[in-house]
Amino acid sequence: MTDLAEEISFMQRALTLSHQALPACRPNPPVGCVLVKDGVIVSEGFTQAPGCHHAEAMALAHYDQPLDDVTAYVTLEPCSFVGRTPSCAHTLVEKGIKRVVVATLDPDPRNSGKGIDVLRQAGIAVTLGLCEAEVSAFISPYLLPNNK
Ligand SMILES: Nc1c(N[C@@H]2O[C@H](COP(=O)(O)O)[C@@H](O)[C@H]2O)[nH]c(=O)[nH]c1=O
Repeated sequence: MTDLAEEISFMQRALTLSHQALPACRPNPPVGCVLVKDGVIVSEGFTQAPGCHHAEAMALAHYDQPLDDVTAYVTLEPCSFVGRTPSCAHTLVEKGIKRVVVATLDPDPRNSGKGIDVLRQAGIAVTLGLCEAEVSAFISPYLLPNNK
């Protein structure tokens, strides 16, 4: 079992990665993601330019092993909808991720809790709110309705 200090360090790495998304990701919010297996980060991603990989998709693209023992730490709720890119929540389900840890919800009305629902309804363990204050302080200006 991963202890809390380790979990926080993984989310903080995802937050650090999310800084690299700017400015190319705009107007999308800057998101970071790490994949962890057996207590070790095995892949990383951050939001690319609009129409290109979201953070989760980038991390998944760089890891071609089974995901049944992998936890994803992602700074923003995975998207439940198909926009300019496929749905990250559905992709995580299809690829068989074991667990997803999310820092903060996505207020985009197309998402707004639906990404969490997609994961939970598929039987995936979801932890919501890890490092929420720290992540929100960075990402909030880029989320709807603050995102101009
Ligand atoms: N950047 C980002 C997300 N951003 C969400 O996706 C929306 C844009 O979707 P799209 O048009 O497909 O690029 C954006 O308004 C926000 O709700 N979601 C994620 O799972 N991961 C990411 O890295």
